[in-house]
Amino acid sequence: MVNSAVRARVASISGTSGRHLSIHVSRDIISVHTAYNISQTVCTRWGIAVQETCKAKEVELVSVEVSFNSTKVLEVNHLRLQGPALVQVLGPNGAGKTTLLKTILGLISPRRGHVFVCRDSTTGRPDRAGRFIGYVPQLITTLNHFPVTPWEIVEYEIMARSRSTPFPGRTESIRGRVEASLRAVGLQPDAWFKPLRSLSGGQRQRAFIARALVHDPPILLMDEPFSAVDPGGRVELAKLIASLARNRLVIVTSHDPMLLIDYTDLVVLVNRRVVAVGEPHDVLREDILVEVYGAAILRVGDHIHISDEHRIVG
Ligand SMILES: Nc1ncnc2c1ncn2[C@@H]1O[C@H](COP(=O)(O)OP(=O)(O)OP(=O)(O)O)[C@@H](O)[C@H]1O
Repeated sequence: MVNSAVRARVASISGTSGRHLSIHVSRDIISVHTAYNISQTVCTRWGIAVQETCKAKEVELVSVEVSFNSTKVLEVNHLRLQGPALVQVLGPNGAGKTTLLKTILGLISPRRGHVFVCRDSTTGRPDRAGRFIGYVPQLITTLNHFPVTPWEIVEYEIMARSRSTPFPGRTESIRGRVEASLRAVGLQPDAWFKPLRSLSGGQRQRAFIARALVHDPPILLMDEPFSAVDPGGRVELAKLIASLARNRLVIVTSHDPMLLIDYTDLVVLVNRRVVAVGEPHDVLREDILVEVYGAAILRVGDHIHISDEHRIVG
């Protein structure tokens, strides 16, 4: 049922009667479907979050070049990633994997080129890209000792994203969404109210995945999700990531492609540029890996070792 206070506000914005508008309140997000011209700007000014439609679960980079202090760190001629799919971005240290994700997020403005998310132009615009993307940063870059709990991380994200003014039932609505988000990523209730520093890497990672999913984004970017997770927790985390990719475009950077190999649709190999894109068995070949990893490649029988990493070929 539409909250009357909200409805009155919308009516006053549009200059028409609220009952002519088709509005529904869904999980604290107010969708306004109307023939009347209530612009995004007006809705934002009045604190009404409008659900926007992703035209296609897709990310596209065209003629992109990223430089730091005039040093080129990443070049992408053309890359289009379409979901639902699980995409692994692989490459050695400093190859530009995180840079690629941040460029997609709009957090980094490329020196030249264009980025499209869900077919919208989002180059250098985190506000536009963030409507459709959930982002899970590397755990190593998060403030694990900051005194905050998984519950609070998710709750703050919901409140920041909804930007709606208080209305009756909102607190219960937020509480329900926090709980649903934490349950959806398999975080057990006994971890919900503990400070991050007392949790395992796997539990912390799940908290940040829950945060990234609060607006049910069609696209999810994860930067080295296994890096701070103990071996025992990695298999379960891989299953969770695979399940999230069933109806989303999930892009994961990794140093260990084997954990997700059975679920991976596409591999993107980068080393300051996109070296290869394709299905795992087409891309994880010795000749291509040598081009990317150079002397770090060592073949032993049917196995290829990359630095301290290890994968099977053939
Ligand atoms: N803000 C920045 N200012 C200057 N140089 C940067 C910045 N961010 C990244 N770089 C440089 O860009 C290059 C690519 O870095 P990036 O973090 O994208 O690599 P990566 O493939 O994610 O590496 P890793 O696997 O070690 O995390 C590196 O040489 C890095 O030093």
